[in-house]
Amino acid sequence: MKEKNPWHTPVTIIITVIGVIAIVALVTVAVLQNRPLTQKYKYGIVLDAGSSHTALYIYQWPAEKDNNTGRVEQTHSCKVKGPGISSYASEPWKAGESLKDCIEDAKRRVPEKRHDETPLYLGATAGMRLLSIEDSSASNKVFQAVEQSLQKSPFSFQGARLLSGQEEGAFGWVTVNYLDDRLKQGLETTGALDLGGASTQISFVSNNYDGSESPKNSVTFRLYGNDYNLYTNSFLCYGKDQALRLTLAQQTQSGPRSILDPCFHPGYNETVTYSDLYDSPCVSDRKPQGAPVTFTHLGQGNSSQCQDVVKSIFNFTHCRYTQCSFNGVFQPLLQGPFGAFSAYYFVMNFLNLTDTSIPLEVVRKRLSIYCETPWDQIKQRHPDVKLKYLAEYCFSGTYILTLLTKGYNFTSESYPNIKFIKKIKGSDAGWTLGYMLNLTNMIPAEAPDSPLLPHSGYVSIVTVITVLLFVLLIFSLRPFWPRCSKQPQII
Ligand SMILES: Nc1ccn([C@@H]2O[C@H](COP(=O)(O)OP(=O)(O)OP(=O)(O)O)[C@@H](O)[C@H]2O)c(=O)n1
Ligand SMILES: [Ca+2]
Repeated sequence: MKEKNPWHTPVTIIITVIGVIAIVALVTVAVLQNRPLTQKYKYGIVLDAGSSHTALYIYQWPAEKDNNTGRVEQTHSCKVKGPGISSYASEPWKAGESLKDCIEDAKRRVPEKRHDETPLYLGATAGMRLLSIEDSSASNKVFQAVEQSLQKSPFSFQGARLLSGQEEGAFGWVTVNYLDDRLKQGLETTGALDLGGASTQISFVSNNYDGSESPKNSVTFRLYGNDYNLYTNSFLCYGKDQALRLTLAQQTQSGPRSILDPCFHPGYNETVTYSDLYDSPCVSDRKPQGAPVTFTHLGQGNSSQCQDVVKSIFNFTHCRYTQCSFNGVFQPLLQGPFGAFSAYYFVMNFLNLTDTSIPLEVVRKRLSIYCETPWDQIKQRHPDVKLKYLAEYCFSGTYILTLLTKGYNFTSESYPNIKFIKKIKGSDAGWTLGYMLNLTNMIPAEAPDSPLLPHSGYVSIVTVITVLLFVLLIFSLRPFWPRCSKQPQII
């Protein structure tokens, strides 16, 4: 009798067909779900018009993911040549001109077919705040000039405006916590310390603070389903360039022909014009009467005297709240970790002092050794650093430590909670990203629906099912397994 072909067993055929279909389906789904990133991106551009300079940032995020879980990241930055836009008060058109190179750069960086749908924002901070106090018509003209220039770009220009100090502080905090993934997960947040040229911001969440004691320092957010009550304050004139003016004003009140400045290196010698020094609303009302045209700014390099002069620009005499930082400004108890960026980072990085596990006392000691180093030696050691920056690092380091400890009340114990940072996951720390996320509604108030399974869960389940099906298939082919048992021998 002809033996039946085991391949033709109906059960085997059905199982094999189902098995093959299932595997093909699974592979298709897996391939589709994990298809390579040929996805489209959207872009956003923010110009940070700071007091000392303007910078352009390009952000990008996956096109189908905006408005919820999409990761926005900085892909490029461009530093505008020349000073901040507020320096063009007497020739506003130059402020508009100055932005052109970075806009050209952005045109090359953002794919052409996305240009007209890419929002472009300009936010101005403390330099323009000071100019608007000093001469509001000049500040309007500067804004008009930059608007005219940006309207000519192919991007979707959304306007140029002055940020309030609260916005600047709050958006810096949003940036840091967004990039650290702290908002989506409802984790303890990181405070933000921003030191600019003309103003400085401190923003953090403090549990014992409900916002009622000083409403002007309170910003509330609902982000990804969590409520935040943020404390924030911006100190105009306490950015490091204006703080330097404050200390120089302090030392030139009697209109001297020369000063021996403890915050500058021994041997430093520069001529300063009184009218330049006092040309800022931060000090203009204190210009000494009958002073000569110039004074000689001599360095002395005396750290403890430098600390005293710097301390003298802070006012600790009055506080009508339960507690204050300085100048009568309310501040709740410091809480949690802090990220300190912009000039905090530039200065501490130059001084090799970004490591906050170095005890504060040791940091002070190293800074005083640096300050006491003669100017000639400093110049020799750093031939490629801009002289203006180089001359000021002793003052700036002393100012930063004084602001943090005397101003904000960080102690030897809480100092290690500060991290001096420039970038987080490739994006610069600063207010620009938070500003754009807010204006594009990219952080939802409520937590977005999460996928049924996390990616790892999905991959595990697909793998387990595939293995099971494979085993099933092998067993269904059992009739074809080679028989290993010995055939009974017929003698
Ligand atoms: N490598 C660098 C770059 C900048 N700076 C100094 O850092 C300060 C401020 O930098 P920044 O954060 O860019 O300030 P702005 O945004 O321009 O000012 P503001 O935020 O007050 O408007 C300036 O004194 C600038 O001279 C520095 O010391 N070293
Ligand atoms: Ca700034």
